[in-house]
Amino acid sequence: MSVPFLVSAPGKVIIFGEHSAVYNEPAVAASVSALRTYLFVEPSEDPEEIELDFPDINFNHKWHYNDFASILQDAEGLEEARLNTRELSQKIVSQLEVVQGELRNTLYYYAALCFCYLYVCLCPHIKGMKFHVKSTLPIGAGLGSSASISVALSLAMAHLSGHIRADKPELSVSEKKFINTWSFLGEKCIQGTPSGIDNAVATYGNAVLFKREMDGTTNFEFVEQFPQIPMVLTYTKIPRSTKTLVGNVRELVIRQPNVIKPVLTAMGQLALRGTEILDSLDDKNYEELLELVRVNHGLLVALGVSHPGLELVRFECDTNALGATKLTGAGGGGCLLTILHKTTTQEQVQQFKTKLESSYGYKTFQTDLGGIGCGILPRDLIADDKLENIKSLFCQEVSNDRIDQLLLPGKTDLHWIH
Ligand SMILES: Nc1ncnc2c1ncn2[C@@H]1O[C@H](COP(=O)(O)OP(=O)(O)O)[C@@H](O)[C@H]1O
Ligand SMILES: C[C@@](O)(CCOP(=O)(O)O)CC(=O)O
Ligand SMILES: [Mg+2]
Repeated sequence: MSVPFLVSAPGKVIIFGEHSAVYNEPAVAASVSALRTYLFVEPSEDPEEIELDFPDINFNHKWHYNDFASILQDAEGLEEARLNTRELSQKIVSQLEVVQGELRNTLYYYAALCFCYLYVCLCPHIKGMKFHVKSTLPIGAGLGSSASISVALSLAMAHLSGHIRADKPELSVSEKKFINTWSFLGEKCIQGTPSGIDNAVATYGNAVLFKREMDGTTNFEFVEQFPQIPMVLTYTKIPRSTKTLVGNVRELVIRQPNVIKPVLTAMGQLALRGTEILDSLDDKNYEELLELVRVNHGLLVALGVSHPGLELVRFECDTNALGATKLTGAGGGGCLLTILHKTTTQEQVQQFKTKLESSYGYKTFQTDLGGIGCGILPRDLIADDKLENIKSLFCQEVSNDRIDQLLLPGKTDLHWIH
């Protein structure tokens, strides 16, 4: 392995089944391949340091390699953590609490925990390295930025440790499984009790029907015929945290089990029926898809994860009879998706988008769903004349368009291994 190198992973849209996925119900999601987290790894100035640079959340931090000494000496503890990949090792988490003492009670704590946990487990012998992360995804918006950064870090650290060599044209099945397994633990550091759907989509890409089992294992199958659906994604810019929302739903389930458990089951049924329709979408079942979108949003409202600012988008959509709108991701703010009636005209879509942007200050996207998952550009696939340009993206403020122009897989001549 030689440095510098680059990795990336996409965001996702959950079509049906957010929150209920955490309770072992089926859910369906697709990658948003055009919105991605990029991670550039290069030598740090000080060969004894490990540095992370997360400008999207205004966080930069350096650790001296010796800060991790007591954890790295505990070979047995590390081995245990590596063997039980369904749960975080509470021993390592407590040891990292000491290393991260000064970050406690800051907004960055969980992002740093994700980084440090993956670092000590996956590449503890690496030092003198700097990790720059930049995402074209909105952060904390329901599009899976937490899973996307967990996948990017897992892939990069597996490359640093030599576990993923990136010397073949594609990542192998077992390499992707490794990334998916470790990014799930990264998601746990950030989010607490993830279902695993977000990291699966960020790893494998495409669209998946996902189910978490009672024993903590996960199953998913690709939705092979996933269609391009006319839709608008709206980002309300209302901040929220998945960890808090998932925690609130957990308390509601505990307070009202007989009422809420059937809601979660209904969401699972809805995801199964929705996937059947997506698999064979035609003019006859198209309106049923919209019906399920409307019902899914209603059930999410019942879980208490909507927000007045999200309901405004639904109001605009329903008032103009454009289609069906639901929140996507953990809710509480963040993003919604609107699936449009077949009869909705381009002019109506434009009016809808203009209204959301000018009256409410929201941002709208029209992006394809599906597409590639995580990828790596090892040093030997980065031409020397491109390296400086790539590096400059990570050392200064640049627009997302500029990042896409230079790095977006499929849109540049870079040979991403994915
Ligand atoms: N580009 C990034 N840089 C640093 N931290 C990130 C980045 N993307 C995600 N994160 C971490 O993930 C958290 C947001 O995750 P979450 O609340 O699950 O929302 P979502 O996954 O929908 O974007 C951030 O607060 C931060 O800890
Ligand atoms: C609410 C949930 O279903 C999705 C959370 O997605 P996001 O972090 O809001 O992008 C939680 C999960 O499945 O892990
Ligand atoms: Mg998340």
